[in-house]
Amino acid sequence: MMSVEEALLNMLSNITPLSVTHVPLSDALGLILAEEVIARENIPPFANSAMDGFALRSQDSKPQQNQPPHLRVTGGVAAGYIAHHAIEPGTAMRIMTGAPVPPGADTVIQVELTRHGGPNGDWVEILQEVKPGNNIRPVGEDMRSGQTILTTGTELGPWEIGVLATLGWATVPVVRRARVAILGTGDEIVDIDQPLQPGKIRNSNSYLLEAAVRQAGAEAYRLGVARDTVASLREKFAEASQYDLILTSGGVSVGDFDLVKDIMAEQGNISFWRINMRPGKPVAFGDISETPLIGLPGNPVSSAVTFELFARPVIRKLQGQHNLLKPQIEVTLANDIPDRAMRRHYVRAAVEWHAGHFVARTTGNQGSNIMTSLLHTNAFVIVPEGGIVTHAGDTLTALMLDWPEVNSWDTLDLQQKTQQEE
Ligand SMILES: Nc1nc2c(c(=O)[nH]1)N[C@H]1C(S)=C(S)[C@@H](COP(=O)(O)OP(=O)(O)OC[C@H]3O[C@@H](n4cnc5c(N)ncnc54)[C@H](O)[C@@H]3O)O[C@H]1N2
Ligand code: MOO
Repeated sequence: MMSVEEALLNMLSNITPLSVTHVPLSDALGLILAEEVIARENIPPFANSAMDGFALRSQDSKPQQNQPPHLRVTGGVAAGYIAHHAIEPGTAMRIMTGAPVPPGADTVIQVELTRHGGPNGDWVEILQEVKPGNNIRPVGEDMRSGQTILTTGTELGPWEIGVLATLGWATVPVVRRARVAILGTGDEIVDIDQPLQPGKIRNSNSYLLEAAVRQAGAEAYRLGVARDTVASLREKFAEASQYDLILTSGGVSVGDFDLVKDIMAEQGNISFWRINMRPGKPVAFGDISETPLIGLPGNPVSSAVTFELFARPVIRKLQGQHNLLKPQIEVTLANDIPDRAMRRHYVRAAVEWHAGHFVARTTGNQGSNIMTSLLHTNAFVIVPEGGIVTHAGDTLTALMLDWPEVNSWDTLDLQQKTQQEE
């Protein structure tokens, strides 16, 4: 059976990023920039005031015979407007934060450092000498025309989107969002708003996977449930092959009605089947008419866990991401893990920082049908292969599900090298 790393490497090496498209800036969150962003103008485009105060000539702020200079105020300039006239010697203008500095002025003094008055606010006393450039944000201080601001491959988060908006990029070139088909399988599955007849269960997997796909930044399409017949699976698979990725759940084990692999073999290819892990052993990977398909197991926890380990990085690679894998950290176990697994065990746990350590408390019964073992989970504690029993106080590795992905290809690359050398 394949190791988790071999399986991941096999999947990822079969995935190529999707095509480039232009999307409105407000739809670009989480996508990968497909071109360099070069500033086409200076930001700020004009010298402007950093404070509410008075614009003046710095030499007019020097005290005269120990008296604060008394200047005539010739008007005001608000943000969004430009001054009608220039600052002459011995004069000042009121200026608001963000307003363009009037010609002739080389400095701004904040209002708190002045005394001002007159029937129409027509005089100001400058209580502190100010240097040239004081409180002035020069042209191009932030970005200069021609400067490279964002490089190809950057993930667009709220801050990058803010920078692009500043530069007036109303649409952005990005690797397009993946369209992911989600297919349930099995005669026992009914939709969540249907009454439960004897022997039937609700289709929880499709809804869980839909949410997980969206959380991974892709578009999710639930295509319903294929019945346990070749005809039904053929029909659903043909529909699903129109998408960028197919996720099925169920029908990949060795039961009489586990037909997913048969249809994969008939309409495409099986790259591998079964991974040395628990939960989630029967994962199948391949393609249908060249659309990659990950056959997740039917057991709800198995499908949730294998989504995190395999489908999430695959979606990220499709969308041009470089950081594909969740970080792994050392944790101290808060409780024993009594069950002995020969396969590598991904144990659901809540990890918290406590008294200088990351402490992992597992979430109860770890059966692959126990949905509630997913609640409060923010990490998988990894119990290595070989039937190891672990105890409270032991140090183990945990995969942090609620931390951002990192570029942790190192271990996978090593595997690739050994495979090539063999
Ligand atoms: N003889 C063997 N039997 C099984 C083996 C094995 O190695 N030998 N492996 C077990 C393991 S491990 C797993 S995991 C499951 C996976 O089986 P399938 O992927 O074929 O899934 P199904 O048999 O279709 O269903 C399993 C289980 O999950 C429920 N299910 C299925 N779809 C949904 C859904 N959309 N929403 C909620 N629950 C779903 C289904 O009713 C079953 O209870 O096989 C073991 N068997
Ligand atoms: O691997 Mo199965 O996913 O143990 O239940």
